[in-house]
Amino acid sequence: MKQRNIALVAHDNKKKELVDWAVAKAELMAEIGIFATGTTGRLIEDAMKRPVNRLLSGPLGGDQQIGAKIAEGEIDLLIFFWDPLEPQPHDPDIKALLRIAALYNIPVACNKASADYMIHSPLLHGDYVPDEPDFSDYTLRKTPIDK
Ligand SMILES: O=C(CO)COP(=O)(O)O
Repeated sequence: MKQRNIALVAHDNKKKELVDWAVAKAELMAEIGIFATGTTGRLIEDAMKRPVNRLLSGPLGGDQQIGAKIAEGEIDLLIFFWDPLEPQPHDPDIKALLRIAALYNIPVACNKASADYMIHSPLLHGDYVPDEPDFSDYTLRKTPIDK
């Protein structure tokens, strides 16, 4: 079975909630690779005592790196505890990450309840593979330069 990977990301006011959640669900994630933005990843690694693929910090491009991994087919689930009460300097990157997850048909959990549903899902632990989106209309579309 293909290696499953999840991405864990949290804004500062949500980091404790995500770290506590990840520790509580450690067993369910034992066989699953973890990617994370820089600061979230450091906290998760320390708390879970397991390796995490740490990318750049969110405001420095980490959200975009996670988005790129989604586009490359490396991420099966995005758990992103974004802060609904505080604007972020990199709001456009956050919107871009959520957009790319929607585009590539990746499940996204934005809070503990949805993360609980998804981490317990037999879809994540079995050999279910979601449909890959079909972009052929886009790659083959006619542009004004075509005759
Ligand atoms: O800002 C983030 C997500 O938008 C998270 O970045 P850090 O994990 O580096 O704090």
